[in-house]
Amino acid sequence: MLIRDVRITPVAFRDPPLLNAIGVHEPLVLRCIVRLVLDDGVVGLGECAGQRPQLDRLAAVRPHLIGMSVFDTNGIERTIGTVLRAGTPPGGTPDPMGARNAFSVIETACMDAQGRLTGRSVSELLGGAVRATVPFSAYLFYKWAEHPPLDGRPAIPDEWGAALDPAGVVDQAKAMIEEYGFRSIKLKGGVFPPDEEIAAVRALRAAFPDHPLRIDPNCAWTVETARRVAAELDGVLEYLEDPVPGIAGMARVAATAPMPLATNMCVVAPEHLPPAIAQDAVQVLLTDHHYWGGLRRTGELARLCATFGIGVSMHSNSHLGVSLAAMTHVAAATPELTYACDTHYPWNRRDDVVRPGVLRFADGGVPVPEGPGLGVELDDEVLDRLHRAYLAARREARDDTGYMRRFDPAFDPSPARW
Ligand SMILES: O=C([O-])C(=O)C[C@H](O)[C@@H](O)C(=O)[O-]
Ligand SMILES: [Mg+2]
Repeated sequence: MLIRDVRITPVAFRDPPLLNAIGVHEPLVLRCIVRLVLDDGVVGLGECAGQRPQLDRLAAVRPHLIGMSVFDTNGIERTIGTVLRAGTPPGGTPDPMGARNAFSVIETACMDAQGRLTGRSVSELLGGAVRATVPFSAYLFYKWAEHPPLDGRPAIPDEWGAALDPAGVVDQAKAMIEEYGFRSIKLKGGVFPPDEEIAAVRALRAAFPDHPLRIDPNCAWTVETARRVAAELDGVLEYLEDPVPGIAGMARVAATAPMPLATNMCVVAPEHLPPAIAQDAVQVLLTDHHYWGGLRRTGELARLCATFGIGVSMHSNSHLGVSLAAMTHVAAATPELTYACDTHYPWNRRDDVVRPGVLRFADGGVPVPEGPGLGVELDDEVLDRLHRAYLAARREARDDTGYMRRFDPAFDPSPARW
């Protein structure tokens, strides 16, 4: 049960040109696969963002984890906190969120290893699954038909086609729902003027009368606009996600909005909870084990939310199957998580590092893998291919705005711009 090696493998995989409030997705997503190799040969898996700061944090903590027990996650959390605090440059501020990000992927890999050692699934280790299948939502994006030609590179088409108006959004929803069976729908907004996005939501409502709907403009609206959109979509939206920046702004919108407000932007750390609760700024919190400090902390967060009458949903970023498995286990073991979770998986499924067969969608949900551990195995050839793609890409960070400005130099990503 002792950690003999920590293998940190950054990867890059294909992504369509998905539009959002800050720009457009680049052709490759950066992620990182972590393998904890134990002294008896068992390997525990984790997945996290692949940006340079996270890779540096993992490289810094790596030697300190060797020899620790995968059952000592409290000790591992403390060690990671101490190492990263000690590495703060003179005059710099410690970064507790960075420490939570680093611990999260290591904790996931520890729990995968614990499960493999004990013959138990991760959801069992988290207290037991309260649902056999975890519902996910169709996560729709406005998108271009292809990545345009750039710097001598030809255009990069994808299977989904363009979605730039209400009809395109509805077609995308139909295709995704036909394939995956999703029973609720989220539209990534903040791309076009709000009235166009209201029209898209109304078109979705007409095409899918029974699917709960959400829109998430990632803070692109002013308080006045958000109040107007909320009033216009009364009775149409299940929740309205991050219409405006900041806890105080969200509280002003919540005061008049007829539907719950949700966030994965203004409450992303424990210290944001007291002011958000005091101001009744959010009624639904999107958890994310990748930055809330792991799987167990996500369960604790959900319980805390329930104490204050806050609903619980789940956020996602572009990801592969190791993260999908972890998201499914933690959602299955969190009774308070009653909304369909977000997932980007349909956009990135072609490059999964996980061997096919275990993770599958049925009626919009993912049946909880039986384990042991996360229940998924890596495809070493795909991992190697995606690692080589990472090395060839020579990129260190996600830059939706910079990429958009290659095509539209005047692009404005300012929050509250509508
Ligand atoms: O709910 C959200 O805010 C997200 O899913 C954040 C992501 O970065 C999303 O905006 C994206 O993939 O463009
Ligand atoms: Mg969001």
